[in-house]
Amino acid sequence: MDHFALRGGVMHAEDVPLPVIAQEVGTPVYVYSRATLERHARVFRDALAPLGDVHLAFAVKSNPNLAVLKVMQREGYGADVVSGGELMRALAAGMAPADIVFSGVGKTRAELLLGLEKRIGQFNIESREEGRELAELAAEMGVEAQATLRINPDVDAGTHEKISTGRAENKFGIPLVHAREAFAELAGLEGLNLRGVAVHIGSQLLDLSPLEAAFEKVGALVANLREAGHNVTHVDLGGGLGVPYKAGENPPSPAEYGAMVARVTKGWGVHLTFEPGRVIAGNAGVLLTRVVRVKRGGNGPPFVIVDAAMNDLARPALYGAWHDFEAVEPSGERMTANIVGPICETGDTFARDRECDALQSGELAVFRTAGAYGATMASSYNSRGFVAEVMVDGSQWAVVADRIAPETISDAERVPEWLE
Ligand SMILES: Cc1ncc(COP(=O)(O)O)c(C=O)c1O
Ligand SMILES: N[C@@H](CCCC[NH3+])C(=O)O
Repeated sequence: MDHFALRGGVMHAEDVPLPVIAQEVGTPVYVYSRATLERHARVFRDALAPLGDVHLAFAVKSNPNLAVLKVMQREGYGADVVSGGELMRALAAGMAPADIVFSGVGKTRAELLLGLEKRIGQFNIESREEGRELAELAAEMGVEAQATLRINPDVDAGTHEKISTGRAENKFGIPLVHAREAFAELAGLEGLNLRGVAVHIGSQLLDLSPLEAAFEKVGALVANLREAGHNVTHVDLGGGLGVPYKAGENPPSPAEYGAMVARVTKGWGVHLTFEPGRVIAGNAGVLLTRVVRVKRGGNGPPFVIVDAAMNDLARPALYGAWHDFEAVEPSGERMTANIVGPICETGDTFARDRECDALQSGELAVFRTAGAYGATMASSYNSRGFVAEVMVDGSQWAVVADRIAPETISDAERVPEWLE
């Protein structure tokens, strides 16, 4: 069921007509559906039910809004965080420290300390150097850090190269060939309880086979480590499951993913963690925007210039990503257009030669599948500020992030006296 659908010719988010939100909050604005988030959280959990008791850690980077995190917390999810900022957000949303996993290749000393002070449940260590530093800090504090070693399985995830993380040349994890040696060293350090292995090969995967290949390598490593006398009790299988951005894209369902994981991990005898992000949040949000004007007379199709831009939704500019673009009150007529934002960069193009609903100046439209890696990747480029975020729940809705005006950002800047 789509919680962003036409009713009486007007697109709604659940029971709320989008023009009402545009009228009261202005545009551009991200709109999230609580019901969609909850449904995805449950579908993913149910898909893994055959695996027994697993730990679900929502990838905060995909959508760190506090209201979104609260929904996930109420659904029994913990958090996968990659910075001190995300860690504090997870705690602010009421997630238990024990349910927080700290990933990331460049955790600073201060971030490691923060994780230790908060007694988070798991550090996913990405290098020997990081492991040594964490062990030293923990030993100084007289505590023991719970940790896994993130390995790099050298598997091509078959996704966009900028979001692929499991090939040998990527910066993430410890190469599989060095994993045994690294594990042996770190497992012997005071301050560290190295209890398992983690893997994450990339995002927006549309095929299960690279995941399966990576998990099989993890399984072999677990067996190896046990043969070498290590006690391996935890494995973190990361996130990465793709979502459909356009018609005809058919990512594996959570159920297919769950069945594959159950098959591959059979007999491992470990506690499993998962770090889903996009599959939960992606289709739970749209970016609502208004057409500034339609510019005609060039060589190609008209430019539909919307008030959202690459600073608000970076994915098309960064990865050439596709987001469906639909009128909020479609007339039934269609057009072919270049859909662009107002930023002074040709890269500020959401779609070229796109067949879409016919739109005119002042009309509303949405970019779909903007709930993950949308608002969170915004910048204030061209001094455009940050857009607001709204969450809808049935017929009620609330602003869950205020619009940040350009003036608020420049308030944090100053001209030094010697320049006055
Ligand atoms: C370590 C880690 N875990 C989880 C995720 C979440 O991935 P996704 O949003 O593709 O599920 C990412 C991002 O790719 C990640 O880097
Ligand atoms: N930002 C990326 C996903 C990155 C995943 C990071 N682990 C995207 O929008 O697709």
